[in-house]
Amino acid sequence: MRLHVVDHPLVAHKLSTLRDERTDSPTFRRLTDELVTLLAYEATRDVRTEEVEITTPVAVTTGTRLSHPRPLVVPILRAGLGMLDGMTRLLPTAEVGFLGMVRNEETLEASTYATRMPDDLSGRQVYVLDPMLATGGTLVAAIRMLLERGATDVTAVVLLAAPEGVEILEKELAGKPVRVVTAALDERLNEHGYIVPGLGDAGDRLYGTAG
Ligand SMILES: O=P(O)(O)OC[C@H]1O[C@H](OP(=O)(O)OP(=O)(O)O)[C@H](O)[C@@H]1O
Ligand SMILES: O=c1cc[nH]c(=O)[nH]1
Ligand SMILES: [Mg+2]
Repeated sequence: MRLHVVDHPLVAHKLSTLRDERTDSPTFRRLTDELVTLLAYEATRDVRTEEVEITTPVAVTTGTRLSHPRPLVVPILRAGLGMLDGMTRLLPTAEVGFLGMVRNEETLEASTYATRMPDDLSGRQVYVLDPMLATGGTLVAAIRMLLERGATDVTAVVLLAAPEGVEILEKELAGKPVRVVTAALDERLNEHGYIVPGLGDAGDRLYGTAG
């Protein structure tokens, strides 16, 4: 498992507004979308391509296009859905699958309530979207499922990661073709399993269900 923290002033600026408790849901959704587009640029650095011959108004030349099989983008419901449009804007030909997962807020264990994606992911590059990597339970389970279905490599795109979650991924997915791209690596988890300083509950803030 490899970790990549995207170090860019625009990412840091947008993330700071996202963290601010005064930021309302419509702004939170817009900033999430904008941040994902910036992270997607980095996350897709190794997306597979092939050469294609194209004709410009001046000459015939060799261009590049995304190769087959198409990449698969998998948002983890609910909060990951807020990242889908930003990702597919950069990868318009990608296929989209869905994983519904929820963390029990008492035990912090993740469970899966919906799965809608191809059974066979042999040879596929997969991009998993979830804004928060906290204890890591959700992402470990999601990525294991993708690898078991044959995915060749998996890139998780997250907004915030906690060191505890990164450590779990490194341990549980050691030697696997997995990369995490995040806008920031935060300090720690608190006693409720929330990322500190974090941004609170991403799903609640995206969909206005807080409080
Ligand atoms: O790393 P972990 O400790 O597993 O926690 C992270 C998970 O918790 C949040 O989802 P939540 O369970 O709140 O579901 P929601 O997206 O429906 O709000 C978040 O979006 C991640 O999926
Ligand atoms: O800080 C956290 C941890 C888990 N899920 C969230 O939405 N936020
Ligand atoms: Mg939530």
